[in-house]
Amino acid sequence: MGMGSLRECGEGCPCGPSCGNRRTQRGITVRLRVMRHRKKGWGLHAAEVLRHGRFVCEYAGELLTTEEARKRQRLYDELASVGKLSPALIVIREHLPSGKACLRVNIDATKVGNAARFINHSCDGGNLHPVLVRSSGSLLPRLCFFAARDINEGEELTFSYGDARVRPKGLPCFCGSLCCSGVLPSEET
Ligand SMILES: C[S@@+](CC[C@H](N)C(=O)[O-])C[C@H]1O[C@@H](n2cnc3c(N)ncnc32)[C@H](O)[C@@H]1O
Repeated sequence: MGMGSLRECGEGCPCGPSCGNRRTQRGITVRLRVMRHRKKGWGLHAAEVLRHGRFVCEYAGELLTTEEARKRQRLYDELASVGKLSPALIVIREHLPSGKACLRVNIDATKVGNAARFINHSCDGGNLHPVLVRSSGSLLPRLCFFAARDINEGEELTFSYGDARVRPKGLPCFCGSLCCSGVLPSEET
């Protein structure tokens, strides 16, 4: 499944915080649990049933310039290749309607972030739908996750890093899905 997009009300609107079109602006309101996996490190799980379409969480982190993102990626690649770090730098590319330009957003949750930084990759697309949310009056979109189907209590939450690429390159994938490609998605930046 590809990346979705959504428009919400925001600072540029006359409505207030209780407006119904600000679903992703109230923080995490679902129960989540972080659990240790043998091969994937930490993972995020639902601690209650999550109905299809429910807002789960935003991917919070430091917003980086592309230059800084490249610099950090090089460092993270080195540390990850010797098992010293589990990087959580996400690069989102959005092709603009003209087809000629592309907006790139770099979010690094390696040091600063929220529970979303524990979401692991699944080659089958996982059970979360990544959506770029724009709120009126703010320049940059935010990456938010919604339940892509009904999710049971205890299930691990995953999405495909192929839609929002997470480094580093060539790390083995242990998602366990039938269509697993064997390697985590990565890209040259
Ligand atoms: C956004 S973090 C997810 C949380 C991470 N497991 C941790 O312990 O901090 C991304 C990192 O998790 C690991 N990871 C995510 N999905 C994986 C998978 N399917 N198989 C193996 N490792 C995975 C990789 O080290 C990747 O760089």
